[in-house]
Amino acid sequence: MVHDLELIKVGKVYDNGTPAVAGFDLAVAKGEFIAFLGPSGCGKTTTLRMIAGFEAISSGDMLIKGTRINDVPPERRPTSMIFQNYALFPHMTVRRNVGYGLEVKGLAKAEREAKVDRILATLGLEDVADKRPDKLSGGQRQRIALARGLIVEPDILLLDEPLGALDANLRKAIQNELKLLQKRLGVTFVFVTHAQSEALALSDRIVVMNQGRVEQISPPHQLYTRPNTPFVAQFIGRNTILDGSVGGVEDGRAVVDTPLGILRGTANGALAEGSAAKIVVPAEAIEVRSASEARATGMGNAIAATVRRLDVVGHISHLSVELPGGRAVSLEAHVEKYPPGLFAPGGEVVLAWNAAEATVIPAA
Ligand SMILES: Nc1ncnc2c1ncn2[C@@H]1O[C@H](COP(=O)(O)OP(=O)(O)OP(=O)(O)O)[C@@H](O)[C@H]1O
Repeated sequence: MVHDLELIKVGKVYDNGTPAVAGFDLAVAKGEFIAFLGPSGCGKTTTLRMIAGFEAISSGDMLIKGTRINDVPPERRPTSMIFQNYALFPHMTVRRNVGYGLEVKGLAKAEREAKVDRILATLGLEDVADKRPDKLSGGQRQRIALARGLIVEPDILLLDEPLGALDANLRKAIQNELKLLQKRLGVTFVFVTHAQSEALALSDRIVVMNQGRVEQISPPHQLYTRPNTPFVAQFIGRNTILDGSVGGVEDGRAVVDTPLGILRGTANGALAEGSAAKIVVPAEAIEVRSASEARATGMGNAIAATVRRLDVVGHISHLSVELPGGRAVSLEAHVEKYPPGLFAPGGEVVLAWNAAEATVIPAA
């Protein structure tokens, strides 16, 4: 299968010696929505700019539809890029902004106008076609930028934090629009964000980056439930991560010997007996029981904890407990599950989970 986009061991060292990206491997199928997610400075934008051709790659190969593009200039790549600030021309009408790329390409006026009309209709911008972007809302400006990127019919649309300038409510609405539009058009999207919820909501697959390296490439649900590395476990979701050593692995289940007892989870990665490991327990997987109930049922995979606080906000109870050694664990559930008065501060409880829902990974 020929991929729309392939990065093979792509690396970037800036002229001043800053290493920004190393050994980046990725293969993107046509029509996929890919997000680059990671903390500030991890190399997301650099990678996007290398795909666009604005930044030369220092090592490795980049292919679009099977053709090596390392030395192809940006204007000859089948890509469009949308910037966080949209980079719209304030003195031009929406129509002219959107058609500008075709004007530069020298397309005849009639053909250009027809394409502009079509894309304005696709994005619901007909009514503002003759206005100037600075007279429009953030959401409308965002759509103009999208129209301008899509009108040149790129194979791959590159989006650098495209929703970053919008307020939270609008962001949510535009997220949905963007996802629907992308699926309808079938264009491959590569999207940079440092907002976890955005990446989880939009993408077919997420590339988690850390210090210039790829930590994990997975569909959102898998990334959330089966982290491959300690960084991902800590960066995605709300996990309690406990250190220990591998006691053994059987049928995909790992036993971990921790200072808090013997704990079990689903094995993920090379876990040699006796090697250092981490058991990652998502907040959603944790059941809180009273200490006596846990003793009575002989529950396995459980750790003792002390209640610190229980706060009820609307329908949600926020329970804060402390593990032996002082580590805090925050849990949330519907108020029916943790009703006020059930867990008094200072009370002894037990945190338990199904081994299937916890993940055991190598410590490094
Ligand atoms: N033009 C440049 N010259 C030198 N170093 C640069 C340049 N641009 C970025 N860097 C460095 O490269 C590394 C990766 O930066 P990059 O902007 O790709 O990260 P990012 O993940 O997109 O961060 P952010 O979320 O803050 O935009 C950082 O250490 C950054 O300081």
